[in-house]
Amino acid sequence: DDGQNGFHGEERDALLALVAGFSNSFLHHNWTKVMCYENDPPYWFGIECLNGRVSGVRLENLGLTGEIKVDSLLNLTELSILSFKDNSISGPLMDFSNNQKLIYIDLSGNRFDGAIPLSLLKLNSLASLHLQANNLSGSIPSFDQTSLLEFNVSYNNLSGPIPNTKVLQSFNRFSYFGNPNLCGPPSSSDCNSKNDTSDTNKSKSSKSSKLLPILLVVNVVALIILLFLCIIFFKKYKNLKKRLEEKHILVRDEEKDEKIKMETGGNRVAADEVEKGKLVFASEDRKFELDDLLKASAEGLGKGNFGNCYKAMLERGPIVVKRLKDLKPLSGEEFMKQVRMIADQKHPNLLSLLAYYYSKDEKLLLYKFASNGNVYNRLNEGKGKPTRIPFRWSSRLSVARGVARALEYLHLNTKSTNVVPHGNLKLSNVLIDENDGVLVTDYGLTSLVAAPLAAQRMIAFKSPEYQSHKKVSRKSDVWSYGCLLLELVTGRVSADSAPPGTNAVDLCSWVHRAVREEWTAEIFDVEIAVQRSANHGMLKLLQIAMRCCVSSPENRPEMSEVAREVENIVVTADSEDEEEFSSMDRSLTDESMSTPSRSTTTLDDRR
Ligand SMILES: Nc1ncnc2c1ncn2[C@@H]1O[C@H](COP(=O)(O)OP(=O)(O)OP(=O)(O)O)[C@@H](O)[C@H]1O
Repeated sequence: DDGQNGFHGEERDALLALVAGFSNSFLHHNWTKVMCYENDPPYWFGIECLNGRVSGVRLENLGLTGEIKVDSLLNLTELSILSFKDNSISGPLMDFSNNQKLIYIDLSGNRFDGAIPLSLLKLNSLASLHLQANNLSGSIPSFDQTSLLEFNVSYNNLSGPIPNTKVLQSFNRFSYFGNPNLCGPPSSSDCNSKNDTSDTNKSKSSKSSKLLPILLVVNVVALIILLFLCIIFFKKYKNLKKRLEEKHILVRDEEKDEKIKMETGGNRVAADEVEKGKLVFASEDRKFELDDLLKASAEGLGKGNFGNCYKAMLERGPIVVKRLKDLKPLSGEEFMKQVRMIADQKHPNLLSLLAYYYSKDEKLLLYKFASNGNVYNRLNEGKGKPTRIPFRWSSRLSVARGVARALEYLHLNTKSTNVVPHGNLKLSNVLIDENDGVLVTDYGLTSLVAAPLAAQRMIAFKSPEYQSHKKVSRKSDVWSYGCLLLELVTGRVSADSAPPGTNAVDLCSWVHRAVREEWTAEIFDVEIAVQRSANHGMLKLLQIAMRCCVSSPENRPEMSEVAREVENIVVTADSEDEEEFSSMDRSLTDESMSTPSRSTTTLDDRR
């Protein structure tokens, strides 16, 4: 142990031996010098550190091939996180007997074979074990650690009965699925059935052949009685309706609709008002009237997927009007309810809805005008021109943080509803206000748009499950967030979100390839790559982005985990960088772009 040097030599040797087994030139070049030094951020890609010790190894989706020696983890005694998920690593699993602090293990999506090692049974802090989608064989050892909360061995070649321990029985059959020779509860296959299925089938079929004629007669009689009852009921109903209509007691459906009063978050709106149109303010504070809006001069901001956006010049200052199109056929009441849900989302990094308007022919959403434009333009406009003001690392990190906080909030806040939290995250939907605050907009609109149109147009960054099933969810938001981060760190435009005529790439595949094939120098946008002191942070953000962009949704992290990790990236500045800062960029520092009132928001109170 050479801990007095600020790092642990045996751990370093163990990691170098581990990486020697993989033919990955990116890691070979990146894993040089020291991996963890005291409490500095980790120097190596995929490594997490605590007090100069290695606490995590996360090498996911890097196309790693080769074997890992069984004894390779023995010296990593402080390891709490281990993930090699979604590579092509083969050979037996490792010996975990010295890794008593392991909490999280994910080796899924590889080609590991052989038995599940018994050393895993001794890990008393283990909370999560993912071994699915490998070639593991033999029986499942009797895991009985009460710490174990997640367990998945599906899609292997495991066999025999699932041990009857409290812990293993507490997981559902999906944890065991895809192992044809595994049997007993919670799997759906019965351990005895294989031997005597033919006998039972025989006796079953002879019994059922006797019962069949009786059942048939009972069914026919029941059907005749039901038919008879229907005819009587229909005749009586017709008579009753006739008599009520004569007395004008029954109101026609259309008339009934008009009489409905709409309840919208405490605002009662009469249907005739809907007919005329009604401006409803999201907060008590009524700032202008419909007439002011109609009189105001307006300038087009752009055509979006939900309709056109205008900047309307009111006396009190500009506001943005979004004219919604291609909506679902919602009644006034339903529209108000859905929009109310959007208006109720309040977070310092969300552009809040000022007001909304509904009439038969016109549906509008009104927002505050963000005077510093959107982040897509900030990142891409004027590139290579002398007038370009560099978009520095600290500003990009602030955008990453602001968006992560907003998404985390939306995900927590919509957990109990069917509302898709965002559904259309992209850099042009991230705005910068006059105080350089980062504001996410266009959230929650999936609930208003006609489903086929939403499916065709909405999603900016198309996740694999969206492409195959047109399904948006929290996990597709995480994917979109990953793509957004990749655009921020690479300065490249993703093909999914690129306006026509832009030079775009399939960014997720490009970055994975770049990491695999060692064009590291090319990954980061030159504008930030020159900020040497920030390179660790950039690497960290790249790594987070790549975890968000893994193809299977269940393997993507939750937004709260992502937000915490982005939050933990330290902003560093050396004097050289400082000299390069332009005055405008100085104003886009972390403090100003994130949430000035963090401590007052409910989200941050929870932290
Ligand atoms: N509140 C706002 N303040 C300033 N600019 C805005 C505001 N809302 C939208 N914009 C800008 O107006 C333009 C059009 O926005 P809109 O939301 O209609 O389309 P989009 O973001 O390109 O696409 P989508 O409909 O998929 O979100 C964009 O450049 C957007 O950044």
